[in-house]
Amino acid sequence: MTTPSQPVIGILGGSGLYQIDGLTDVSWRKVSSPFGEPSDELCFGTLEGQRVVFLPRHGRGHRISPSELNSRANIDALKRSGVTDILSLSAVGSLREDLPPGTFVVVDQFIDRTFARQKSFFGTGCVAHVSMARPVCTRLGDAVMAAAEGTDIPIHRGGTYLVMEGPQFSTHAESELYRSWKCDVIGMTNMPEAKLAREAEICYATVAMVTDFDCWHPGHDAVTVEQVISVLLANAGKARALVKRVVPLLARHQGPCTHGCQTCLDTALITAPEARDPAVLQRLDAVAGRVMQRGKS
Ligand SMILES: CSC[C@H]1O[C@H](OP(=O)(O)O)[C@H](O)[C@@H]1O
Ligand SMILES: Nc1ncnc2[nH]cnc12
Repeated sequence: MTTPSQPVIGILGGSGLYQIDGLTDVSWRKVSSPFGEPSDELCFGTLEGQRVVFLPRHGRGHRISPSELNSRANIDALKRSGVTDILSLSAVGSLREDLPPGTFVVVDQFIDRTFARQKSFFGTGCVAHVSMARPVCTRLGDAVMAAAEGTDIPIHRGGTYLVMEGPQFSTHAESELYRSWKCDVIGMTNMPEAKLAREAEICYATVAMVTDFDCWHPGHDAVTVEQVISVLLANAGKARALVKRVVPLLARHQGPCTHGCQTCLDTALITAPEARDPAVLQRLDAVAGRVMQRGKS
């Protein structure tokens, strides 16, 4: 039985990952959010004896385009479901020769080039500024690396994920620009997702699974969905095996994350309590409930 001090693991499945193998006691349930509709019902289940909540990021059947993902609703719904740690699984293009298709990269930085998305739970009525200096949780990343040990998954720790708006793949000039910025992989989904997970005080880490060399590589000149999907199917099998191994490791974590992910709102709210808009506060009940309760008694 999971106690409140144990992690509850949320899995955001990306392209090709619309279900998780080996889940028992499965129930797909609609979780309502004041931020709108999550991508799909959430899948509650048990994996290796641990509570897990799975959400296919693009919805079952891959219905939702990256720019139209309601990441606020997705993260809020996971928070409402008790999730403390999110493992994001994502298909990416590689910007480096030594990260070929099939490689898994546990990224540690992002460059956010998206421009058509709602990026914060906060705003007028309750303003907050969280730190994104270290956007992923080291404790979660450590668990992923440990889980990959002894498997045949080629896994690389560290790397910068460039998040583009999409849905079109990049131009050759853009791809070269991102390479000149020393970015390692490219995708369309992990921002603002990582920012929102931080605001919701949920640990977040990404396993970025390389499907292609984007378009910079002299070996081929364009990325196609067909090409991405063929690699993605092989990657998805390995990702499922990795998830099965990582969940019991995460479950051993006791108490809140010591890297500060789960307490970041302690120092982030700037709007004076008396100036906060009650309607705005109401919809922050799950995301910021922990800090809103303070000073009330
Ligand atoms: C099908 S390739 C493009 C698509 O895949 C990635 O999504 P996800 O991170 O959910 O796996 C990429 O960002 C694009 O949305
Ligand atoms: N080359 C690429 N660019 C953006 N997103 C991707 N997802 C998978 N491959 C990608």
